Amino acid sequence: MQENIIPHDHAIKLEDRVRKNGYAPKLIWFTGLSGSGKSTLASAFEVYLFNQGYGTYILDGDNVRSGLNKDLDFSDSSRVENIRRIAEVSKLFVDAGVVVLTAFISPFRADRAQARDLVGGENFIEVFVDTPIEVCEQRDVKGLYAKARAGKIPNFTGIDSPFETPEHPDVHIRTAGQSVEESLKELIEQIVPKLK
Ligand SMILES: Nc1ncnc2c1ncn2[C@@H]1O[C@H](COP(=O)(O)OS(=O)(=O)O)[C@@H](OP(=O)(O)O)[C@H]1O
Ligand SMILES: Nc1ncnc2c1ncn2[C@@H]1O[C@H](COP(=O)(O)OP(=O)(O)O)[C@@H](O)[C@H]1O
Repeated sequence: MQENIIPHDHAIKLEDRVRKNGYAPKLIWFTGLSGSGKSTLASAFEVYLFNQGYGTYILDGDNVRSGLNKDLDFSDSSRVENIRRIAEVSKLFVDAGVVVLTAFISPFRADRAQARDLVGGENFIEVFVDTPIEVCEQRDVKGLYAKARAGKIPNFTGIDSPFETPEHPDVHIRTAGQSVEESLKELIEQIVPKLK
């Protein structure tokens, strides 16, 4: 705790929000290479949850790296800070009773573990969007792999910057050879029971 910072004990607690909403907020943390399917699956899953009546919010590169984190680049230290801030923001959303879906590469195990610790293990669901780099590169949704191979993007994850594979993800989605609908079905089956 920082010196002279004394948090106020507000009257409405998380348990009050849970009772009112009728579901448990969670942080659903998608991790995987660029092009693995994080945004596609987080978005499809959010639509499903939203239509089922859950309060949801997605944090992803576009809405975070262009605003809150626009001072950060793709050096290791910036990626660490990126994930630290996202975990802190997610914690606030979870405390507000929202089901949060994050879609960041989040390449380092220690940072994902820190996010888990911050919101509490019971509130954190790590989803490994497991797609071989060859498949991501073939998809090349944004043309970034071609640029990285051409030496135009330094420190590109999977090429000259590491991705530390999750060892014990809560949910493991293998997207190669699987349709978005099939992957979504797996997410629904494995995660929705945890929100009850
Ligand atoms: N050097 C480098 N390495 C990886 N990715 C890069 C890089 N430069 C730009 N991009 C684009 O930024 C998106 C990844 O941002 P993240 O905030 O998710 O990255 S990280 O978690 O901090 O590692 C990533 O988006 P996704 O494709 O959605 O993963 C890329 O579009
Ligand atoms: N089973 C699947 N799950 C998710 N995406 C898939 C799947 N099969 C093919 N794709 C395609 O792969 C691409 C993934 O891109 P995107 O969601 O932007 O990845 P990321 O957010 O991880 O960078 C999309 O074009 C999507 O349609």
